[in-house]
Amino acid sequence: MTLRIGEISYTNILPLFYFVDRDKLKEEQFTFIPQVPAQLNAAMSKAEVDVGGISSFAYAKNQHDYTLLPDLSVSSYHAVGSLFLFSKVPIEQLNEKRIALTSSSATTIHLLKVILAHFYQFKVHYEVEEPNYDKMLAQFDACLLIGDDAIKATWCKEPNIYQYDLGELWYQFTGLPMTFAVIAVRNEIVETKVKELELLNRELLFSKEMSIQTQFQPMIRQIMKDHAGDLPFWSNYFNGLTYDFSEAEQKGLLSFYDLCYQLGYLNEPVETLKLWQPVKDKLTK
Ligand SMILES: C=C(O[C@@H]1C=C(C(=O)O)C=C[C@H]1O)C(=O)O
Repeated sequence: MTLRIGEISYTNILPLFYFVDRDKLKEEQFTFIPQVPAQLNAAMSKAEVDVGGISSFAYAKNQHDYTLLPDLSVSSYHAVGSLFLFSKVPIEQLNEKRIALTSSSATTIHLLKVILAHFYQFKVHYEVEEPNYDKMLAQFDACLLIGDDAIKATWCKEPNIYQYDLGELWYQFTGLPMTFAVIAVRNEIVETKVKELELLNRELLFSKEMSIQTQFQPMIRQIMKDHAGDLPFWSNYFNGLTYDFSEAEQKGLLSFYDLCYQLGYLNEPVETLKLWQPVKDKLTK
């Protein structure tokens, strides 16, 4: 058995991977490929990765080639805490301004474009840049960062910089949750690696359940060794995210896709989400 698994190298997705039995999966010749979302999106489309966390926007662009694991995502119903627009002026004054977008994102950069074009009716000049808060703000009016880059930037917060959480903005305008990452599988893998996929799906679901059951505590203790931030900060962060992909999250995501299509960010509409159907009787760990 072999399977190449893309693992987003940000803290936000850790609950889906922390309790995975890596030794068992490595014995089965499964490999883990840790990269930022934009790199994983590209690796997946080049068939260098079989299955893994990718930007939800990347699924829309490859909807005919990918299938989604049905109960897993990185979503939020309000503020996320790791997706921020940092701006020198209030958001209401960003019309015709210049914004730097992090090169590691696909979903959130389009979410910002949707919010500013559709809800504010602004025309903005965007450029994609390496995620570097100081460099970006030295050259642009505002910058968008995601993941651990965004978290770190909030820790060195400057008083004169306005800060907007993209999850919160989306919720304010739509009343819907937003899904940032999905777990996608290349369609040929669905056909050819049934057992491998079932094993991985079980492990990811197990990790999600254990993370929730333990209230993220063992995982947070580990994170605190590698990053700054205290227990209340990380508890609040993980409790603000949801790892399900139920009807509500799917509805939010389809609305986002619809706006992306209307605004020309997607060439084709996404009418339905193609969800993988595991073999039910094998779903016990
Ligand atoms: C919640 C987050 O979602 C991430 C945002 C992504 C994107 O913008 O493309 C992709 C994967 C997610 O891990 C985050 O980075 O903070």
